Order: sequence, then C-alpha cells, then structure tokens
Amino acid sequence: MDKVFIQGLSIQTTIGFYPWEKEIKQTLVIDLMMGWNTALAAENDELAKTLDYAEISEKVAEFANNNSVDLIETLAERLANYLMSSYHIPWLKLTIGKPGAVHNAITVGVEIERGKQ
Ligand SMILES: Nc1nc2c(c(=O)[nH]1)N=C([C@H](O)[C@@H](O)CO)CN2
Repeated sequence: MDKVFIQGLSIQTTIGFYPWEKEIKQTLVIDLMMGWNTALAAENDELAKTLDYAEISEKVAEFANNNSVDLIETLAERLANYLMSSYHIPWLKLTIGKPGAVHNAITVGVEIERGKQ
C-alpha cells in the first residue's frame, strides 16, 4: 500500500500524569504513516484525492490541544481513531515521542499501528 507521511511534527500541549504537568505545556514529537492509494491523486494531479499532509498536521496539533490527557497512550489511541474516521484512512502507524520526559534519554514514547494494510 502507498503511504502519505508526516515526520517529526513538533507540537506544544498539556499532557502528563502528574499534577505539575497539568499546569504547563510540553513538547510532543509526532510521526504519522498513513496508508493511501496515491495513484488516485496522481491520475489528474488533484490534492482533493489524497491525504493533505498540511491539513492533517494542523488537525493533529488542534486535536492534542483540545484533548488533554494523562498518558501518551491515550492520546495516541484517540488521535488514531479520530484521523481514521475523519479521513477514511484504512491503516496508520502513529508514534508519539515526549522528548523532555526523561532527562537522560533522547526521547521516550509509544508507537501504535491500527487498521489493515
Ligand atoms: N508509558 C508511559 N509512561 C509514562 C507516561 C506515559 O504517558 N506513558 N507518562 C509519565 C509522566 O507523565 C511523565 O512524562 C512525567 O515525567 C510517566 N510515564
């Protein structure tokens, strides 16, 4: 299956289990790989027939800002459901990194894969 992807999308949002984390914004870095038949758009050079990575990048940031949760697992699950149902995406792989969470690690995070290729 063809893919449309977004790599290293950095967003600032409120997320975390501890009370102090509810008072601040932290950086999340998102990688998104989405299954799509890109030949549909290529046939007549039409943006409307593909997944617009610019639009989806904005929606991801908006969704994270409107859904403050404790765990990045919860954000990943809810974001995957939202994107798959809004854009009729048959399969996706979503990685959410929280680079500031563990001071002696480059980053930490989760990766989920949903749907069928
Ligand atoms: N698997 C996870 N572990 C932890 C998470 C998380 O979202 N998933 N979150 C935290 C805290 O919010 C942490 O980021 C604060 O340092 C701890 N572990």
